[in-house]
Amino acid sequence: MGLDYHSLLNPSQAAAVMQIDGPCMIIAGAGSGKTRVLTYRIANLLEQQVNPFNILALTFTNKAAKEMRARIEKVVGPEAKNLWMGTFHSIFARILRSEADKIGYPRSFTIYDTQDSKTLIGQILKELELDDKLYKPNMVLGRISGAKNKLISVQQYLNDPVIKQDDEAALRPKLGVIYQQYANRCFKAGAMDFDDLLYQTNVLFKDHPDVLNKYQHIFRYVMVDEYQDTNYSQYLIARKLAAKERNICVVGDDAQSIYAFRGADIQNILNFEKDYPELQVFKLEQNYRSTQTIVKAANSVIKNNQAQLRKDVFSDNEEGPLIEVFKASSDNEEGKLVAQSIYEDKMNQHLSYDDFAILYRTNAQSRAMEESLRKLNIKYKIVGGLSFYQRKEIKDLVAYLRLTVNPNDEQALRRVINYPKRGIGDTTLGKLIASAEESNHTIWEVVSNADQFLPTRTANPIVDFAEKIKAYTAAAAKDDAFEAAKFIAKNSGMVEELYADKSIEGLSRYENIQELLNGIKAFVEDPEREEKSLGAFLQDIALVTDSDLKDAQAEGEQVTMMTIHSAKGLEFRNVYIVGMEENLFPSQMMITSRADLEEERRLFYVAITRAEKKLTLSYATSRYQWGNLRSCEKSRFLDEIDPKYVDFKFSAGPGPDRAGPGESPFGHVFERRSNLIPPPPRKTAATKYVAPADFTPSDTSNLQTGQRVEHPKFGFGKVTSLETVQGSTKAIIQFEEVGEKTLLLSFAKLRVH
Ligand SMILES: Nc1ncnc2c1ncn2[C@@H]1O[C@H](COP(=O)(O)OP(=O)(O)OP(=O)(O)O)[C@@H](O)[C@H]1O
Ligand SMILES: [Mg+2]
Repeated sequence: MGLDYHSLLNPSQAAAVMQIDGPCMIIAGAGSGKTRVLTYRIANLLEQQVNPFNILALTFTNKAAKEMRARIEKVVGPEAKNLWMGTFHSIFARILRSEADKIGYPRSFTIYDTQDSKTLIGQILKELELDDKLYKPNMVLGRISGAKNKLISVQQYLNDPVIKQDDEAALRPKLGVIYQQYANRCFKAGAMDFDDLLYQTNVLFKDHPDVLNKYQHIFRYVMVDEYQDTNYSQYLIARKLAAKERNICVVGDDAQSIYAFRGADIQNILNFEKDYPELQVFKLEQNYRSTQTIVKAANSVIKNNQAQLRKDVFSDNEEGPLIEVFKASSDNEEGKLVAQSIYEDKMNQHLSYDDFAILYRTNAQSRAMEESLRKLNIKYKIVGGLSFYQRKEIKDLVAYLRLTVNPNDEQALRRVINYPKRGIGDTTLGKLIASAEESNHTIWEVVSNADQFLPTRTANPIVDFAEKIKAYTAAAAKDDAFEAAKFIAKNSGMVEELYADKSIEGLSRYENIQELLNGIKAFVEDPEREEKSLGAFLQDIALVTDSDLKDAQAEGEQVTMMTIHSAKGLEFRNVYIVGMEENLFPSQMMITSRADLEEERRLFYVAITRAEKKLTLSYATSRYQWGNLRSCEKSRFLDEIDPKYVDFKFSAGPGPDRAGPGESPFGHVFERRSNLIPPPPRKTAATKYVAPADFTPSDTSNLQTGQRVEHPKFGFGKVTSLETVQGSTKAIIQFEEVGEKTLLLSFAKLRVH
């Protein structure tokens, strides 16, 4: 029994692991083994006969806790099951369950999710007759959450002159009253929201010293990973628990603090030093994760921040390849470049798709990436989020589009008949469904004739809804998919509804809608598409949605995609950071103050330092916005990387880089595709296909799957499937040079061989 820690750890790491009693802090750079030290530290405590029930380890995500537990289990065996290990929220929810009665809650208290909280705030606004445009539920919730995370009680909130002044200046003097009502209502309902899990734990420990005392004895050893991202409420909990035994060890990296916008407070690192004068500090300077190039590049970026604790990070690993930068002419081309690069690296270097991650700043960016990966049949998973077409707002808008094309689509109708809210309640909907069944009509037939059998007041909103859908159907008949969808998104009220929500999640939903329209625009502009109607678009994505589901269930290797925020603490062999453009990364909202810009730069530092062997950055010189093509400037962050470590060979080189003049709205940029596209993956011929001068199409009415065909543009290929929908036949053809294409036979000029 006994691990040889000195062979597994460097001397500073080993020292931090062997230190058992007293407070300790490790603030060190990315990849220097902080999480590894925590893991072995716990293993060592267990080997020293510390009871696992006496060890509390707090991680940033549940997944991180699971991984850490699994590693410890490998070393010490099933004992590891008894460790207290998890996020602050999960651990203290568990403790509150057994102590709830002391603070007046039932043990079976409910945990309200954000949606529950927003609904409750909406009700309170109604009762107080307050305008929900001024007091937007998300904003109100953000304010209440901010107060709770600073441990400001309702009474303090109501009595604090500074808060009062702030709220009055913001023309929202009733925020305090709403907070009061909200807290009362939650309490009466026996419910806690997410912030309560921490807030009420603090209340419990403050008002019940005996309870605090009990947990101080249970948690003889307290450890916190990602300490830089704790908020005040979490900081206090950790401090109180450790107050007696003073065995607390925190690890983190100030350069990776990326949750200030959620109340994380870097001050907690500085406070820690004050709280424990006897503190032992360990320095870790060697990065074990990444190549020298990656580590040096990351250092050159973060040094642009003024606010940082000084630390040196170096790597003894191989120097590794330079960081590549892809310049693409559009976001779709960016997706294509990334997907092809992944495909080639996997093939040439015999890697697994598990070795690759694509990181982006905003969720909406996943669409172009997902599409490109799918085209090359590359499986992927989205961590911490849903695949684009599974997101609620996308499903909502798609339901409108489906209803436009087919008003009898019952699922779509149910989904949006009262979204955005238009006063058609569940009872009314129930009646509609019942009468449709009785009279043997479709729900749509009943809906569009609602005035004939419902009282006017109930019928009116339903009739209005039916009129809207009819107008959409008319618009879709005369316009292309993009124009129709844009009209529907606006006219349905969805865009406005989402725009009104200024929370981070609200913004992300709004961006997703915009991105769906961008996708439809690209569909309409695609020269290879013959059919531009809304129906054709829906058919296209119906397949996507289906294959998404299959992907989600697929076992086996997958490329990981996620936002940079979700990537904290993780590592991947090859990493792609996409969308390196001004206003995207750094985000438009984060460039007005130095503090915000520095947080954004820390985010870039986190992203770079996820890569072990190879890092690739990419940007597009144009991107659609609401279907208009906008030129984009490359991110200032690209120029902050020491050029020694960057290979700009694919791009125009450092310096501002605008798309050329005359390239305004709608598509022209596609003509200036850069020649970056790496050679196509399934190439059999060494030279590119050129159609022979005597090319003549064949009659394809008897085309069979498996047949070899030739296309004047795509070259040779094999028919893999044929499908006839509404009289027109679609062929899926696997071309040797350009991969899979779906063609309508009535338009495609094919020569059958
Ligand atoms: N002494 C060591 N010997 C071998 N590998 C090591 C050593 N120290 C760390 N590593 C490895 O280096 C990688 C980075 O370690 P770890 O994830 O613990 O770093 P970290 O400081 O927590 O990084 P981050 O700041 O990104 O959370 C891991 O794969 C880890 O196993
Ligand atoms: Mg870590």
